[in-house]
Amino acid sequence: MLEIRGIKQVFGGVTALDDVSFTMHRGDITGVIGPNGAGKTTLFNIITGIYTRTAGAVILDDHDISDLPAERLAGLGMVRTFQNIELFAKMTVLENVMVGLHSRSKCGMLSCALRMPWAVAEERRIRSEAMGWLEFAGIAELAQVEAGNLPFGKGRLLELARAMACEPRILLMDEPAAGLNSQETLGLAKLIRAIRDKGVSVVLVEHDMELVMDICDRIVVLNLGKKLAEGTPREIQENAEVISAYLGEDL
Ligand SMILES: Nc1ncnc2c1ncn2[C@@H]1O[C@H](COP(=O)(O)OP(=O)(O)OP(=O)(O)O)[C@@H](O)[C@H]1O
Repeated sequence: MLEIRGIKQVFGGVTALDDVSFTMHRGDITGVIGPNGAGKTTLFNIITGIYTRTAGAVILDDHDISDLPAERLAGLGMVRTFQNIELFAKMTVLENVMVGLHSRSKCGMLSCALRMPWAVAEERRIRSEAMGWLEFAGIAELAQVEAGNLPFGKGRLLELARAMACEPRILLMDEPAAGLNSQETLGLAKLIRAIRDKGVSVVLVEHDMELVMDICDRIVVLNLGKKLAEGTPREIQENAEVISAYLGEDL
């Protein structure tokens, strides 16, 4: 469904990506791994329309989406989370999810401010939908907590609840386990599987190999801007080139 075709990205004299091609299949959890500087974040930024690639194409369901800006891609169901959690710190957990739903609501600011009856009904619907996503992420009991006071790991779950409220078809996660302890990482793995089970295709860049090998259906390995290997977790773990370039003696 999402095809990366011959992507090349040159920054000044640095070739961050060189002829990278692979296909992510619908309903899969696809991991993108590789050593620091391999080009993982650059690839994410190209897929999500933040960078304009030097060459190659990104194809979604047979349509070339390479030149679409980030806002249009979001409209097509491509949603991403960032390495650094970006929440509205002064708003409650619930309001953080409601904001995303409001921006897609047909109800204008003025009718909301004037408390018109349809606006009140819409607000109630948005609140209940947002609560549903908090329950899905397992943080409903924190709905009224100010987001800035959340423990880091719960912030990650909130970020995913908010992303799910955008009804993505493809959810791209940039290092979702960064900064989480092992208990929190287990919770994250459960949530990512639940997201996939809702029919969302997941792409994650991640350094936590235990998590990647546990939840990914397929893995793409980048090294120095090139695709080194692609396959199931088992195939990747057994690939001699991957072991020498990246996995070392960890596995
Ligand atoms: N905006 C930029 N301008 C210039 N060079 C860049 C830019 N973004 C990335 N690079 C370079 O491109 C290469 C790939 O970087 P990238 O951040 O994509 O790697 P990464 O695999 O995500 O690394 P990490 O695991 O450390 O996040 C690096 O050599 C980096 O210095």
